[in-house]
Amino acid sequence: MSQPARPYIRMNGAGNAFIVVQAFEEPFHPTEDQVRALADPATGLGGFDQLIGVEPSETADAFMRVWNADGSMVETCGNALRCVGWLLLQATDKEEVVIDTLGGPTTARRAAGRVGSGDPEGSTAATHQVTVDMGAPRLDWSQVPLSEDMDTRGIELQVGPIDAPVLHTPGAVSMGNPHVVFFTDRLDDAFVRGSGSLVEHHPLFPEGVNVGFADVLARDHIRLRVWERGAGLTLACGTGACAALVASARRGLTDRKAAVTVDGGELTIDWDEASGHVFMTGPVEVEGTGFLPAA
Ligand SMILES: N[C@@H](CCC[C@H](N)C(=O)O)C(=O)O
Repeated sequence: MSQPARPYIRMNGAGNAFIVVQAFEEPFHPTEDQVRALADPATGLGGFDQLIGVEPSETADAFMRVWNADGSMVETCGNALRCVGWLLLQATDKEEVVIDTLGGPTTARRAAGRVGSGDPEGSTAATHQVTVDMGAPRLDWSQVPLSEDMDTRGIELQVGPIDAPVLHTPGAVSMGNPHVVFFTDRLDDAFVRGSGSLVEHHPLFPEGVNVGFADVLARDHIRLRVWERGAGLTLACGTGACAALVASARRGLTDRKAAVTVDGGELTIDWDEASGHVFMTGPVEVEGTGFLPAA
């Protein structure tokens, strides 16, 4: 690796694991191979779902760059926006911070309440709640993007035998990054891993896709697992939770606000009628700090 060792913060958002690198003064541009090497638990970082660079921005408080564990640079990450939002809010006296991404600008603010105070012995981190305005979902097929014109409320895609598919007609949504959401009560590991990895690279999605498996438990409650593009099955996916709520509400399965239970916790997603924006509230944890291994 050509860059000198530099400090990082290890954080998670509802269990979605991040290494966050401050790049305000010193640029941070790891190659795909370098990101993959850092993501390997053998490097000592303990593995991560996404590597996050926090860069200066002329139009916002910061620009957040996102790499998946497979080295791909992608548009955005909902759970990381809460984490970076928390860091910026702590570092300033602002009530709200603007974070730009390749997927568009967002704003973050502290949410009421603090979940858990952390272990006084220091073995568990304190958890804070942050709300991010994720902007309006992009619902046209060309915005997801899909490779052909389809109604994104339910696209022509199925998994399994043609006359008895095990999954079919997912909703498609861009939250700055591409998502499909299948409605199903099959959420076991093998099923999610097997069908998620199959759909992630389907030719309908020229840029790949994050694959959600949503079990609608009530009009205000969704159980969700997400096979993330470039990262696999994670404990939480913030943009995936937003996409699941939007896809469910568009199908009339839920109201516009719901709790989304993910493996690592709970997110509240509110698709505001007046603004058309999606607001995501959920936990942020700072786990520790360290130095990236030197080249
Ligand atoms: N963990 C994320 C999404 C990260 C990027 C995603 N895997 C992609 O490739 O688009 C989240 O919390 O939104």
